[in-house]
Amino acid sequence: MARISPDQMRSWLKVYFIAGSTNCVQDSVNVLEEAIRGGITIFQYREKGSNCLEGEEKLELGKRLQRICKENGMPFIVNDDIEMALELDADGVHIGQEDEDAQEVRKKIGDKILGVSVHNLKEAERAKRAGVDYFGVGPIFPTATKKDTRAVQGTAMLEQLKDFGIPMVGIGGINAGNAAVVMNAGADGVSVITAISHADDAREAAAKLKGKIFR
Ligand SMILES: Cc1ncsc1CCOP(=O)(O)O
Ligand SMILES: C=C1C=NC(C(F)(F)F)=NC1=N
Repeated sequence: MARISPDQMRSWLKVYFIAGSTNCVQDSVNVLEEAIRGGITIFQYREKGSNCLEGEEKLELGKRLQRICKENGMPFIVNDDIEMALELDADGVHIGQEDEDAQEVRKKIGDKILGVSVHNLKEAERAKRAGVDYFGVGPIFPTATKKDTRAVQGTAMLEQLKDFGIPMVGIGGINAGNAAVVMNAGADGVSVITAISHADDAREAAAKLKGKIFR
């Protein structure tokens, strides 16, 4: 398997749903199924926060969510947990700046998709040298989902990175009402947790977001 092309990565990044058991009011498996019907293009399993699953339970939920992605031809990305990503043979991983160094992770995962959270040009340069497939840029807007985010940065970082030539997705407080702002700043897509996972109708929420993505 070769590395994913930037164009293929950009098309996957359009509507990037991220969730774990702690983000979903209903069962995360059902939420994912509905979100896929609504038109998300890629999914990240992010099992974090207080009372998140661990060990076997975390792995089992990962397997269930991965199966749904596989059935729908959708990339399944694992957040942070490289070992679990390899055990599941996930399509890729997403790491933050506090996680293992991107260079090391690239060695471990081979040609799988590697996403890195970047907050400034220095982090972006470093990630680019490590062979990253996409940047996660944010938090664009205030968010209650992740307690320890860096400062809310608006679209400034997206504007600075749009000429980097690396596919990138905005994240943080994004919804159908502000997704166009993120796209206009140069993002290849939007990444959301709450906008879909807390929606009464996840399918409709995903569809509304999809309608705002014009690339
Ligand atoms: C994981 C993460 N990283 C930066 S903001 C954020 C949380 C995004 O969640 P929401 O879409 O609910 O604002
Ligand atoms: C902290 C994160 C920042 N960005 C992303 C993504 F949207 F995938 F790029 N995922 C994360 N878990």
